[in-house]
Amino acid sequence: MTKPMTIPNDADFANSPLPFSGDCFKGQLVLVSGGGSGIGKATAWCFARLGAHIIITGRTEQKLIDTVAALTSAGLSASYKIQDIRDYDGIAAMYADIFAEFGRLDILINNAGGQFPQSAIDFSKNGWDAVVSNNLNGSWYMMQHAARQWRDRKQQGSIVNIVAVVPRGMNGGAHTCAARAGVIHLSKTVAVEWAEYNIRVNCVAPGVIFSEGMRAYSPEALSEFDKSNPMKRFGTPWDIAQACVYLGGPSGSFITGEVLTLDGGGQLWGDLWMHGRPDYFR
Ligand SMILES: CCC/C=C/C(=O)SCCNC(=O)CCNC(=O)[C@H](O)C(C)(C)COP(=O)([O-])OP(=O)([O-])OC[C@H]1O[C@@H](n2cnc3c(N)ncnc32)[C@H](O)[C@@H]1OP(=O)([O-])[O-]
Ligand SMILES: NC(=O)C1=CN([C@@H]2O[C@H](COP(=O)(O)OP(=O)(O)OC[C@H]3O[C@@H](n4cnc5c(N)ncnc54)[C@H](OP(=O)(O)O)[C@@H]3O)[C@@H](O)[C@H]2O)C=CC1
Repeated sequence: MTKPMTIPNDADFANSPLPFSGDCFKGQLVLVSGGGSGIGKATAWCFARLGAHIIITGRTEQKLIDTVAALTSAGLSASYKIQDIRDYDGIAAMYADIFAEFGRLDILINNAGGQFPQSAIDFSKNGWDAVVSNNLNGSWYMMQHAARQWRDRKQQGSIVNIVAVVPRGMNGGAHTCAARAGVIHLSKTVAVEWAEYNIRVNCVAPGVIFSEGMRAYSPEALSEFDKSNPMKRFGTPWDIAQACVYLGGPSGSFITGEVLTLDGGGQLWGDLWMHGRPDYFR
């Protein structure tokens, strides 16, 4: 029998192999939105273990407190801010506070987001608006306010937007597909517009990653997720964290406007139904 998947925790991220060695991000400040769980938490651990100070953000304070406590007990440097990515003015104030306190921000990992699985024909207006607002508007507010700080201070910056694998659509996730496709093309556009400010903008597109986020899916849908790519398995939050470090940091210094897909080949073979496979497609 196959071993059931478990959601990795702080202890796992404290011990996962690092993509680089030493304190290569020492003195740098990295903001990870949605850093209190899943991919964001793994990314915070990865950058922190490489020497960066991490600021994690999200809406639920307890998750942020627990993650910061785990990081600092491991001797790493981290703090948090409660921030909803849909709050345009709140985000501007958050960046003003960060620059007042630290005088810099080196990398933004724009990871917060999410959706609910549903057949598109049944979306309510509010449901559509909530998902588009969270993933497209929220990502944009976080990007634009960071970029304004960098431009005004003549500091370089790097943004990694966590999106999704959208080239063949996302069955049961048309709202998030539309929003993520928007973020990808927004990123390609500002990668050019913001090159003159030394701001790089890239995207990481995760396939099925076994994280706390999987709790949003039904057992029927989940039972097929690990068969939706030719590797026939889930990826891990750590896979995505390492990609964020590679693209966001100096190793990605000549990369901008790119989308790095980590999906076990799922964009080439297999299909994913976020709300469960309809009988028609069996
Ligand atoms: C599979 C691999 C690919 C991707 C994986 C991942 O991303 S893993 C990561 C996964 N992690 C996450 O996704 C975590 C983050 N996700 C979230 O925070 C939420 O999913 C959210 C952003 C949509 C809710 O935003 P919010 O606080 O603004 O929500 P709200 O409560 O105010 O409702 C607004 C409207 O939405 C409607 N509605 C809501 N749920 C459902 C539902 N299940 N069904 C139907 N509709 C639903 C609700 O009824 C209302 O419309 P109404 O009734 O007034 O017409
Ligand atoms: N796991 C997967 O297979 C895939 C994930 N993704 C995307 O990767 C990102 C991370 O997902 P994952 O770690 O798996 O799942 P999680 O649900 O664990 O992570 C989402 C995080 O975003 C935060 N968040 C959500 N909405 C907001 C908001 N409006 N303002 C501030 N914070 C918010 C949540 O914290 P809180 O609720 O406390 O605010 C949470 O910590 C998400 O954008 C997700 O959609 C994309 C493709 C596949």
